[in-house]
Amino acid sequence: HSWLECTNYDASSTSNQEYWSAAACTGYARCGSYQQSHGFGIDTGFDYRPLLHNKPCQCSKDSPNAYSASAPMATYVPGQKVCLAYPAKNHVAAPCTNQYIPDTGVRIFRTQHPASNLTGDDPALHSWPVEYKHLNGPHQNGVVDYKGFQHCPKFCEDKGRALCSMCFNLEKDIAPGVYTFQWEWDFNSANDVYTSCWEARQFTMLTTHRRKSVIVQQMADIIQSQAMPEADNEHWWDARVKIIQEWLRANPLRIGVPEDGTIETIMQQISRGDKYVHVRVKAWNHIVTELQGIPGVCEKFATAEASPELPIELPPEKQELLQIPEDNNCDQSEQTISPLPLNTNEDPQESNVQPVSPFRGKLRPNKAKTLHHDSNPPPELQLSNQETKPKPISQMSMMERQQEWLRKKAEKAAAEKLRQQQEAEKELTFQPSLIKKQIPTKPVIEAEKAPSPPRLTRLKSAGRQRKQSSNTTKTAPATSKSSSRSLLDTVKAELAASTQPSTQLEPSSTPSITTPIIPTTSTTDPTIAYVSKALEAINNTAIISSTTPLTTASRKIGDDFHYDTTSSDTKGRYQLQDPTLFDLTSMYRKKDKYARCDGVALQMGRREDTHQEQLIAMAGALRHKVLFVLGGPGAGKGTQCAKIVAEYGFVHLSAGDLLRAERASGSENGDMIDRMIREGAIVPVKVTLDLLRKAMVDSGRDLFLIDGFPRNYDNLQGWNDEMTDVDVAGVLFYDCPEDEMEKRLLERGKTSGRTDDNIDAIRKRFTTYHESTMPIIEHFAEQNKVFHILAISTPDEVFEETKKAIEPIVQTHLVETTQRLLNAVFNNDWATYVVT
Ligand SMILES: Nc1ncnc2c1ncn2[C@@H]1O[C@H](COP(=O)(O)OP(=O)(O)O)[C@@H](O)[C@H]1O
Ligand SMILES: Nc1ccn([C@@H]2O[C@H](COP(=O)(O)OP(=O)(O)O)[C@@H](O)[C@H]2O)c(=O)n1
Repeated sequence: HSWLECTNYDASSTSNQEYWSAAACTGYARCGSYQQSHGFGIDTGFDYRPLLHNKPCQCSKDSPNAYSASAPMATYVPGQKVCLAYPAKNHVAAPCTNQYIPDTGVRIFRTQHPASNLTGDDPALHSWPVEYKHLNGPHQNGVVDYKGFQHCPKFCEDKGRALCSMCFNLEKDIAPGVYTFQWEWDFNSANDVYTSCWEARQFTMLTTHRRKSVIVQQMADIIQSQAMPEADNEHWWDARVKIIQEWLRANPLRIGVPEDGTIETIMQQISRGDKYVHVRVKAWNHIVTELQGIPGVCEKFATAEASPELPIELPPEKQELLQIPEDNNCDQSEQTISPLPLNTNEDPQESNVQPVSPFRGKLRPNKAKTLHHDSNPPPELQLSNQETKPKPISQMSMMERQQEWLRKKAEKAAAEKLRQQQEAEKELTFQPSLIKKQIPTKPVIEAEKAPSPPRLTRLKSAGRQRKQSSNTTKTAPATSKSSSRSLLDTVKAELAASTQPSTQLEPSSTPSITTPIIPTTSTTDPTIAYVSKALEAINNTAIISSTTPLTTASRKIGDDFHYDTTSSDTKGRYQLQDPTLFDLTSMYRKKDKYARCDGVALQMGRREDTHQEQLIAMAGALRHKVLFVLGGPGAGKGTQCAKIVAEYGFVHLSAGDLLRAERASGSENGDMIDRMIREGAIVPVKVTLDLLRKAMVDSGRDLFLIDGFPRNYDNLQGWNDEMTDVDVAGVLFYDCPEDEMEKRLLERGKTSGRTDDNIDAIRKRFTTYHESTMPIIEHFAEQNKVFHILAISTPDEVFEETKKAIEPIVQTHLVETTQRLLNAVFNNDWATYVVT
């Protein structure tokens, strides 16, 4: 009989509706892997009659075979038209059969709430709480109408394996999470039931900039709402949590939110409240305390225009719980808000606890102080309060509020530092026998006696030989620099040796040279001490927050080190020292033309050395790093990528360009690619990924912009399976309204010669974008990897925003590579080197 073969089928094109396309299927029924590997419509025993087995579904959701990489779980977007695909298995009334083929009806069900984990029983037959109406309309017995189950347009071409499909509309406000669905086909009668069950993960659409003002307003409202939940009303918690989650998703960069554990505390309190109903009021009070006073809650990230015409998207029964006060200006929150009254029958252990976060005074003692808003401040604060009489926040200007916020932040940082110091001291008291390790000095003598065994696994620059160290030692060094000079000579000697034929490079020849040297500032060797200090400074800056604004071109790292984006045409340079003091002069980002590698160069040498002699070594990134570039068609991805390449030197790989080139090359996939592009559909990942991988390898570089990929779940899955050796630094998401994109594409169509820049194909591409690409962006947003960039202003203005996202990535890359090179210097680990 029949079964669901696909639970998320792209039926937007006629060809996909008529013939099965594996590429159009991005979700499978439970335990569908075996069936999928045999092919659409092949009998493998996948049809299932629940009434014969007393179980609503053939396999359980916690079965190890429930989903696999080749037959993954579906992912839906709220409001999506979900299409299901199944084989006809001869059961269609048609001219090639007869009009009386039975079909009593199809029903589609789902569970009420998202599953907290994928275990447990399914609802019994006919007791599923939510039912959907499919869109095929009911089949009428005795009529050849291809309706209901029988929507199988090419049935007569292959009665057994012809493709049938049916769609239904998901609710627009379905909450995120994984739900279970059931497809029930009643064949001869209501007692002749076939079922297929499946799970689908439910994404929320990433909120666009227009919605942000709404979310901000909702946040302000719920923070200020003092409405007491009725004891039996379970919606008040869900409604609030939903808004907070939406707010977090809409602000993936956490703009305006301090990085002091605020988000972690909020998340902890949400899961606490989710778990224990009786502590919800208390958990809510903690959350409110965390949120109060964060400028981002109210204004920071909602720079977009207010859109009062948009409704607050809460059902009426939930809205009443939010009782918005008359004057709902969020900026007054610190003065006016009092948390919800506590329920006396709550968590008994906590009933007398003040409504501040449980982490206050423990993990983050500073925060309790800065956010304290009781009417009676603690005694130690009273005096200063009286003295300074701070202006209420509501009366402050924007600048003043910012300053106030910064002041509080600084206060918190100072308190945290103090706490850490105290903790460190405490640790020392408990470990009195801790002895500082004696650091060996650099094994110069050994190195000179026996040249290094350079394990040069990486590329050597072609056609270049370094001069022998004798060339570089001819000028007599000043006495005060002798040790650093020895180090330099050693390094140079080792590198010179490393360029000798490999027969001389027995790995066992000088094991002592690989002895790690632990960075320390206590050493007497000035170079080592210096590099150690550099490492320390760089270590302290290695994690550069993506939200850190880069307002100045030059950034200070520690006291002595600078990162300067403008100092050379290579874009980044660590000025490690005053070159008059040491031989080690600088490290900077460099493209090695011969080795075809991006990396960091270590410049070491006497000033009398030639530049080439000074350039001792270069380390490239160990792993490739990519930035995905996504957005609707015509959002300006290609335009921005060109600017990024010009400014920062990434390699730009456009999936669309690669596919078009492949089509033009006369490859065997050419026709298929052509069809997909005209239809605005997504080419199967294998084809695209092969092209991307080849282009990456051919480029020989390590920082990539991958434009227009991953565009659907199939793309993402393929990437995750195949490209485990590549790091994804983030996603640049260009967000542009559809009417603007349409206008741009029609304009581009006048000259682009593209077969898909016409109105029909553009509309199809929009559909694909909304249905298939947005969930991917949402997926990355949940991992906090999305840089949300509004793409409506001029290309140059959009680029200014782009820079803010790119600079920290470039900077981090530079820091990491520099760090690796410095570590390699300490450890004599030549394997990481590319000799220039
Ligand atoms: N910010 C912008 N404002 C106006 N037009 C733009 C902007 N960015 C790009 N364009 C134009 O819109 C069209 C589509 O841009 P393109 O970069 O090709 O988009 P995508 O790669 O996202 O499809 C091009 O003709 C481009 O010149
Ligand atoms: N990962 C990708 C990217 C593009 N494509 C195809 O290439 C077409 C053009 O993509 P593109 O990125 O060049 O153009 P825009 O639609 O972004 O303007 C898409 O509509 C798809 O048909 C694909 O199949 N898979």
